[in-house]
Amino acid sequence: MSETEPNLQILLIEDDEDDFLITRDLLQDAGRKDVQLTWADSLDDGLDGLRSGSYAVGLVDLRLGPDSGLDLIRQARDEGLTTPLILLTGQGDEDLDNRAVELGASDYLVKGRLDGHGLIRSIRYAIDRAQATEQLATSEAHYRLLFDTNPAPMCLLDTATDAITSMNQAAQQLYGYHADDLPGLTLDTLRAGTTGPLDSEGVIVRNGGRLEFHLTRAGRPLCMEVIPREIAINQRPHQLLMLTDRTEEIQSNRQMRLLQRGIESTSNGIAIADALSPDMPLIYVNPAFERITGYRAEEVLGRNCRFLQGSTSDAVNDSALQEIRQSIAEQRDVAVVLRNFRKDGSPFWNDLFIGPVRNDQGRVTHFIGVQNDISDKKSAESELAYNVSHDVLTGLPNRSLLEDRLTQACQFADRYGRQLALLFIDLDGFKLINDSLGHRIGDRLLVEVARRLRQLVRSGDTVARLSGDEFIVVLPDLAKADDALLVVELVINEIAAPYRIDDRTLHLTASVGIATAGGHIDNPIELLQQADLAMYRAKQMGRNTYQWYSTELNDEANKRVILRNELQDAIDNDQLAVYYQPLVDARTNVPKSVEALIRWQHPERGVISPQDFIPLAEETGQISPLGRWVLERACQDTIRMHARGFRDCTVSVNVSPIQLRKSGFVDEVSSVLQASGLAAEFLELEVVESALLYDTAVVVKALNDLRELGVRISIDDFGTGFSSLSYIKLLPANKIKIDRTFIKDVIKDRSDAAITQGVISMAHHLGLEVVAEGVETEAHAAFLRKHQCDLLQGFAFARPLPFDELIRYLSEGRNGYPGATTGEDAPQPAQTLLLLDDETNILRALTRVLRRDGYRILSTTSVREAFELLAENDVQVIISDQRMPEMSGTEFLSEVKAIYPDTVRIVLSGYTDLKSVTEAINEGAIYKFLTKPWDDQQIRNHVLQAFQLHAAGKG
Ligand SMILES: Nc1nc2c(ncn2[C@@H]2O[C@@H]3COP(=O)(O)O[C@H]4[C@@H](O)[C@H](n5cnc6c(=O)[nH]c(N)nc65)O[C@@H]4COP(=O)(O)O[C@H]3[C@H]2O)c(=O)[nH]1
Repeated sequence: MSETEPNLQILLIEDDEDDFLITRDLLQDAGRKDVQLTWADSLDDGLDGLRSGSYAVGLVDLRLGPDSGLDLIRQARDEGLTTPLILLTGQGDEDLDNRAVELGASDYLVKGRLDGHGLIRSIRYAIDRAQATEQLATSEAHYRLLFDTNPAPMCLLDTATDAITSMNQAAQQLYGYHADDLPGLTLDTLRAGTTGPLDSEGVIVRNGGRLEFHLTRAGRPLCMEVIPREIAINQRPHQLLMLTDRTEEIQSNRQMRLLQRGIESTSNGIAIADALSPDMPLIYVNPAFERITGYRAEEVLGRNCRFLQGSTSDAVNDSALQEIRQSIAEQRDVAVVLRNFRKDGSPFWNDLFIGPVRNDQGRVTHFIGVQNDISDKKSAESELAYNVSHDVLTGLPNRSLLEDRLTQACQFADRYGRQLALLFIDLDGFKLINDSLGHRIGDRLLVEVARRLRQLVRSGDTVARLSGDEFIVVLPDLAKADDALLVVELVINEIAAPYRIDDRTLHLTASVGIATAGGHIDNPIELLQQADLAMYRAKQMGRNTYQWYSTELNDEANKRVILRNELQDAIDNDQLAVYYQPLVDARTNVPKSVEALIRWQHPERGVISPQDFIPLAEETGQISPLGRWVLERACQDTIRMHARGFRDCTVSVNVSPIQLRKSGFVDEVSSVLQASGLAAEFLELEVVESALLYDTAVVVKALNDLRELGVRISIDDFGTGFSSLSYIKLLPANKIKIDRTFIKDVIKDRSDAAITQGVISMAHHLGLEVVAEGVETEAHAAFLRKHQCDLLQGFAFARPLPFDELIRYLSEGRNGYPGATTGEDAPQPAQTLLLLDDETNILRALTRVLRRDGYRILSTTSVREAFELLAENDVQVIISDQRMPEMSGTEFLSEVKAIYPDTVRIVLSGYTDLKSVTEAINEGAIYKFLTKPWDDQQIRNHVLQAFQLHAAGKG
């Protein structure tokens, strides 16, 4: 021990003073002057001394009076007094040694064997050991503290036994175990029998760690990250297990992954935008978004999603976008349907929900958009809605939408003081095309008509298709009603332009009815009815034209409605009668047959023409009972007629196309014939050629069946239909009736004359008889006779007569019929000259000069009469004045040339109009042009030459 060492305080606890002195001497002998020995002679004093903490070491005698030094050692240790204590005894005893050390003594010395140096060394060792022990204890306490109070759960595992030897407080708290539970606790207890690591579920496990499934004492499942560290304690291998509870993380990861899988597999497009970055870029889009929009995620992430909006704007989209902007600004949910565009530019209907996503502080950090492509649904919906309001074929508004538009148009016109016009357009001849060429062609025509009409009108106007071939145009914004005409004319012209369908060129025309309105209109639909009436009138006026609506038209329509009702009464109340008009043999004027014509004796309005009520009866279907009634009556009357002696006379009855098309008509005719007893050969049915226009096959079959029955068929009104020549081939007819419209001017109109002659010639070639109806004058009859017409019908012979009058007429005729003088055998002078001049003195002078040469001279001052004379006589040479009030001589002779090409024609003119003369000559209309005043001899020579020319066949 050196001089510099601190003073060594030793407490000797000894009940014997001698031993104290001995011990002091021993210490002095060892030369330690720095040692200070203090004596305590009892257990209590000794403990007090130790408690004072002033001593580096305590020497404790085994015997302390009544107490034992061992008790003191125990008590000191129990009190936590750490001063090293050395037990002093009188004798060596191994058991006592052990007990003392067990109790916490540092050493054991036997009093009699001690020397100073040995004592000092022992004291030194004791002090050093105590210090080391204290240091160790301190260090262990520190580590224990670190272990125990560490917030990270940990436990110590004896690797050999798997026993958990320590568990810190955090672990105890987590697992619900207490230090007392440790004995017997193993890692398997914590694992609750499960083995193997857990799926990491996206959680990143620290290096050297693993995830295990554990259970708390109460059975709560835990996902623990376990990181073992190999250590040795007292040379025994141990593992320090560092435990981290990752249950929540795994659960939330699991939830997140589930959510993500859900988001990725949903058919709804999902996009998430970052609300905190400028311009809110997209930070996530799911695969459905990519599928719907056609954009890949990498193309859109980082962009604002307005790229879906396209460049066009429309009202629906604009209001949806406005709603979105507003809800984003107000940070609230919004659901809209808007039109977006895919990457390829195609539009789709997006049923879009946008909702804000808030963080824990309630701040909006993201917006999530859920989109649903509802294009299919939308298009099905809109198709449905569209089909409800539009005509499927043409895409035009249908009647119901038209009515809406019309109402709006009326309001518009009323509000802005404009005129409104409604055009009712009906296609002429469409049915014919549709029936003959098929619906497919018909449909294409309608589509084309719709297209043309749409092109004609302005954006505020409406074009609609009402039904079949009826179209409507509404013009709501006209300055004056007449402006409608501009459109009407365009419509008529456009529709009349040829249609090219496949390799056919087709033609259509339109009849247009116009109704207009200004000011307030109570019932806009009335306009439609008015325009319809006007259109009907346009049709009557010959089609391809237009007609304005007027109140007269309305009156007429009302009249038609009344008439329709009255017609029923007429059928029921026997107001109908059948009249008969004879048809005479053209050569003999002998009646060959009669035509049955219905008459309506109206109690107030007198006789009503069939032309006024037959079409009505056809419209209403009343034609069937009416037709049957006429047929029955005609057959019965013919039997009666035969009974009166007119046995050869046949009867012809008009049959409406509607009757013909009805199934059972042939049977009806057959049963009527049977009931009346009239042989079929005496019945002729008159069929208008237009009967063949629709349902041609049905009609032709009915006619053939009628022919089979023995009934004769006559084609009525021939020439007025559409394509007479092609139909005539189909018709199993016996007879053709030339319509009276051709006969009316047949003697003076070159076209009518040509048609009449053509029809006669054609009919004869086909082996058919020809009747001309509407023969009103002898000139008509003569002309027709001259051109070999077989039968004549008309006022020139007889008007339609009631049965009794007919019988009278027929009876009178037995003694010679009127007009029968010009039979085939009547002598005709060889040379007949016709003179035409509006001055009678010229006629007289000429007659005087030319009579000398023996000609039969016919003269007249009127062109009309000249035509009649030409029709009634065989004229070879004609001399006509040039200047006449009705027409010029060259015009007259041009007509004559067309009708009577064999004649030789001379103009005798007081003046020379070079142009008309050269024209007439060039056309070959005149043979000579002579001037007034004439030289008698010269004119006689010219006329002579003209007759010679005719005789030579060069007229
Ligand atoms: N201007 C003029 N007219 C003449 C002359 N001779 C005869 N007529 C008229 O010409 C029409 C001839 O009949 P339609 O062409 O078959 O034309 C008939 C026929 O199509 C139809 N009709 C008449 N009776 C019946 C019937 O019982 N059934 C059917 N379905 N239609 C009938 O009504 C049309 C008109 O009959 P109606 O008024 O009786 O008129 C008759 C007749 O009175 C003449 O020299 N000059």
